[in-house]
Amino acid sequence: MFSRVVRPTLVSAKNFSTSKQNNYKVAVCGASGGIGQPLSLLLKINPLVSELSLYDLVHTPGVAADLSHIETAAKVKGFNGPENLKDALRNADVIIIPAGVPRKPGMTRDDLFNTNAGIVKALATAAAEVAPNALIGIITNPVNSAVPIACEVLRKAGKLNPKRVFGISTLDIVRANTFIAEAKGLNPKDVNVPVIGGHSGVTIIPLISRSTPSVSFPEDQLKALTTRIQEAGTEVVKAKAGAGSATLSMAYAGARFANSLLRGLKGESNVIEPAYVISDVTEASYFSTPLVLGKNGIEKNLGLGTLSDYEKELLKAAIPELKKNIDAGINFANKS
Ligand SMILES: NC(=O)c1ccc[n+]([C@@H]2O[C@H](COP(=O)([O-])OP(=O)(O)OC[C@H]3O[C@@H](n4cnc5c(N)ncnc54)[C@H](O)[C@@H]3O)[C@@H](O)[C@H]2O)c1
Ligand SMILES: O=C(O)C[C@H](O)C(=O)O
Repeated sequence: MFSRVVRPTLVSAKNFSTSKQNNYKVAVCGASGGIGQPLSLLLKINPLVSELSLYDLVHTPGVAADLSHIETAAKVKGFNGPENLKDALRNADVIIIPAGVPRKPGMTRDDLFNTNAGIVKALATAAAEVAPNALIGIITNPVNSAVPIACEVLRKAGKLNPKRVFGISTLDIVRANTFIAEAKGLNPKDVNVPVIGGHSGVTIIPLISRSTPSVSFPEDQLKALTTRIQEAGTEVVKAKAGAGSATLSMAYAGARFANSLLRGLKGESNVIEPAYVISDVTEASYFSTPLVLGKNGIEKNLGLGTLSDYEKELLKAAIPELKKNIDAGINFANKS
């Protein structure tokens, strides 16, 4: 027997409500992309979404027309090009950002910084002006630097609420659940592995010692599984052989995280998701740990919890890399 952790769901049960508000405006920036399109599809079938605002530089009229024929209540609108960005984001409750270039084989996520940093900065600048109360979820890589960029932009505009900006690291948890389930012959839906830290290489820290159900592995298998979880993005980049990085699994993870934000906004209790946020849990000023989500975004940071000796070593290796990534983001936002 093992204690059951409630898996965050992809879409919400229709009738749940403790809030006066039942429906929310969700904006997707980068909605025409490899992640943006399937993510927007999953948001279109979420009953908590009443308005789905699709922003991209290209193709949003077509994506919006296509999705608008689906027999769910969410009203879909497409917004093409920077001149329409503010209209896309205005008064959004939740903004999800998968805008920007993906990796090709041989690249690190940091190699995307030069292109994607400016994109995140422009989107955060518009959000600060027209949707200052939105919950913002950032998918764009490098996440470890992109979240500090967005937060600095909001801070400079006087609009930063540290409880409302999230780097979406959910895919690392989704992968950890899948790989641990495979290794133990379990149904993945019954497995929950917390993953903390950041979202790249050694900054991804799977807490296999805290998996539910409880599992154990010989040291070499534990190390191999940890490395596989840390390098799973690269596994997909290599398999796609130049055609991009994870899109479908990321759309699933992004939809799950967006749904958790919406469930929190509605006042549902016990909504817990790890995400990469402003943090004082470690020496790194941004860090992902399990969070209780609620009406104001983060209700409570649940912190590190107990780590095994092996996980303490992983944490030690992650911190210098995270600090470097965070500094790069903060410096970019403040000098440009
Ligand atoms: N956080 C994660 O776990 C995770 C997982 C997978 C991918 N990613 C990242 O997500 C990003 C998107 O990946 P993808 O595969 O969807 O890429 P993609 O190239 O298929 O799509 C990106 C979309 O962003 C749009 N875009 C570019 N500049 C824009 C701007 N200024 N404003 C609005 N939209 C803009 C493009 O037109 C395109 O439609 C990449 O940076 C990738 O590394 C993160
Ligand atoms: O690996 C990538 O570049 C995309 C993403 O961060 C992932 O983990 O799949």
